[in-house]
Amino acid sequence: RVRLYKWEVKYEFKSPDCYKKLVITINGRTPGPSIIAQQGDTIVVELKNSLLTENVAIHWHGIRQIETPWMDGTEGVTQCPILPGETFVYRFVVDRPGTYLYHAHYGMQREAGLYGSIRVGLPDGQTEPFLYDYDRSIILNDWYHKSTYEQAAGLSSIPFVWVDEPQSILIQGRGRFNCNAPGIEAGLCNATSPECVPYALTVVPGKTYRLRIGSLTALSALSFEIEGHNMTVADQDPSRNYWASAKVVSRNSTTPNGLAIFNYYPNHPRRNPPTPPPVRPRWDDVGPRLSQSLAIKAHRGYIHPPPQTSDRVIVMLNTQNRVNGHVRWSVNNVSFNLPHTPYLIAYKHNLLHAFEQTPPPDGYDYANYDISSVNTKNVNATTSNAAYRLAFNTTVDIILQNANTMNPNNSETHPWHLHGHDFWVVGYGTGKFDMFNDPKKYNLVDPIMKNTVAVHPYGWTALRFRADNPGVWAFHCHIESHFFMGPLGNFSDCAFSQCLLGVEILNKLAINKIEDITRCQVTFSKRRSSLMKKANEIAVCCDVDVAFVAFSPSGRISKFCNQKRIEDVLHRYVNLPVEKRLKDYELGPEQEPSLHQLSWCERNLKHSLQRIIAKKNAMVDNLSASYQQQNFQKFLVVDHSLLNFHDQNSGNNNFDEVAVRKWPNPPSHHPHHDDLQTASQSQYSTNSNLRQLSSSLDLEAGQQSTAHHHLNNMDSNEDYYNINCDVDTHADAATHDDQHHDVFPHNEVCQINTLFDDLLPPEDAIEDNTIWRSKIQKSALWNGMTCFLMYKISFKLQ
Ligand SMILES: O=C1O[C@H]([C@@H](O)CO)C(O)=C1O
Repeated sequence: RVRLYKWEVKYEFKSPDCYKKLVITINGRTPGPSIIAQQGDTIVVELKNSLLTENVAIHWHGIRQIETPWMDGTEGVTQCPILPGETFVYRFVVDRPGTYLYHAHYGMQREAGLYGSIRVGLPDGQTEPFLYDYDRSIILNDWYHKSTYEQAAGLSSIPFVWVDEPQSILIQGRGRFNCNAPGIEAGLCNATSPECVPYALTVVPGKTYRLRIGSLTALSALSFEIEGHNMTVADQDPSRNYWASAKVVSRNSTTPNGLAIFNYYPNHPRRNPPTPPPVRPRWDDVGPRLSQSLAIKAHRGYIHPPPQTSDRVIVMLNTQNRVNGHVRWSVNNVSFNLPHTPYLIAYKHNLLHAFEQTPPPDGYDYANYDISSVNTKNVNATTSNAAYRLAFNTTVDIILQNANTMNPNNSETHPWHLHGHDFWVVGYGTGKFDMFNDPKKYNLVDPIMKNTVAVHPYGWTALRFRADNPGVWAFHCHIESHFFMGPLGNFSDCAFSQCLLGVEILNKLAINKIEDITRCQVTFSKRRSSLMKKANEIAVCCDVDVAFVAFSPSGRISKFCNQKRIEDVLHRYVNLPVEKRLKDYELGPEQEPSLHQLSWCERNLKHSLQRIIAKKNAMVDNLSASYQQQNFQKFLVVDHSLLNFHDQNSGNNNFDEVAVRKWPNPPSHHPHHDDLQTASQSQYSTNSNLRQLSSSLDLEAGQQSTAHHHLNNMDSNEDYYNINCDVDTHADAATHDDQHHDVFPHNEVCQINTLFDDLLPPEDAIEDNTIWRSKIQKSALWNGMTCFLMYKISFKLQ
């Protein structure tokens, strides 16, 4: 099923926390419309950028984009930005049920309000591992009053201006800023605006709700609670409302808690709960958060254990550094810059100069780096736009190592997000990761799979994933200002970038059976539609009859036919003689000819050669008839080794003698090259068939082949006359369905005939006692789908 969304992205004034500012909306809303789909659906989003002066790109956070890396929406990595006024169509399959998010992935636009949620349900007839009556999505966010431009300018300045703590926390796009706070410009803040009425989550007593809670904060790590409720069992007094509250942890933040109303029907959704909002946990109490991280395991019955070993381990030390006086974040002392050409485009077009080719380091100076102090050694970092290159289908471990920032006694939580993959979170720990002992404590039995994970202050997090999704994928800290980089304005070299790095998997999809059923289904449905599209194109453009039939593993048929009845085309096939039916599609050459193609080429050369020899013999017979039999000593040696001709690719020395004809009387003079040409032309003039052939050859030469055909005197000492002829042949499967013409289409036959006529010695030479020696050099050269077949036929008159 295809789910089509038409979105227009533009700036509008909104007051989500009562304070009016310009925000980015989708169809007038922030958060934008929710995408609600079922597993296997194709989502099509036609996105019109009406921002007037800003580019845009949207990332579908958590959707792996199997076989659609172009649709990941990461500007600079997988796509060029969508320019103002442009419409871009995102098209991808949601391959697994779950709760996902979408958000801008260009500059810092996410925190200007460009985000929303994606809910993917199970296919009809399948049930969840837990029961519930209703399903609700809530997005949490933090909210700044400054524009993203002002923030970006500060981050890129010397001296550095930090974005500071957000002004509000939004729950489902709504928060409350204190409009009485000092310094608020008159008219900007309106505490009675209906836009900032707290969000009310209305529930019916006694029912079970599934809450899908997503956080898209720009900076803050949040703790979310519903006052008085245990999140798995609902057993509360439904005569009152309760507070739902979100609060900042992990930073000593001044941001007030975000509040929403948990409203029991039929209470009024705006009735404040009778109790004061719950107090936040201590911001620096890392212990419970680490224990919670450690306690979360895969759901019993839905465990996909990770591979037990890995092929590569990359340790990534996260540090805050300086680069040319700018404050930046880096990984292993290298701070990441986005190149001007998106990686995926650079790879597709082989523009390898578009970014640095030396990959970033797989580790850091483990022995000497003190993660708990402001390390003077590593204060200055270098920059690079190189990507890590992961071999296809390998298992990779990444250890994220946290450290002190440039402020004493300060380390911050970083949420790391990997695009295009899920990973198993195999371990968390405090302090410095111990390469020898910590891996022994990994949970390789029932770890949870995620795409975003926290690395706690002064701690480490270990994740494992299969590099099985070819593409170039960002792996980065999800804090907007840490991620921020060049493309906004002119900040190209002074970006404040943390931890963005490309994870790039170059190899193509291996031609192996796909074991993962969902993946197999996605691959099948995508490839099937592109096959049908191609079949339709070839049928229309080339006026050929095409029938395509496939049976899925479950026996469902997919078919395509350009005729009304597929039976008619199949009938044609069934009625073919068996030997014709046996001819199968041959895979075309890629860069280099395969052994199969070479022997194919060789076989065809042999056929051509046989035809030349046969024709030559016939003509010699004809000619001999007009001479005195007793004086005429004819011998035609067919060198059969030629039929085992192997092109050694050695150029001129690869001549083989084909035939030697001895004429009774010595020639009166050696024919000159010009004579020869005139003679062969006169030959054509007496033979209308050949003239026709020759002109059709010229036509072909001009129109579709680079066939050229000339006489030249290669070696005047030897008096060998050479005729070179190149035929380029499109080795298309469609051209070799006739056994006689083999792989090469008819123009090759014309060439051979014409060549042979050129070989005829001039009239006066024939009168003489002449030995005519002829040598043929043949070679074939593959260039992509084209085979250049080259004949060099030389002869010598004595
Ligand atoms: O990148 C950051 O900069 C500030 C602070 O370190 C600057 O003094 C902060 O809290 C960050 O996360």
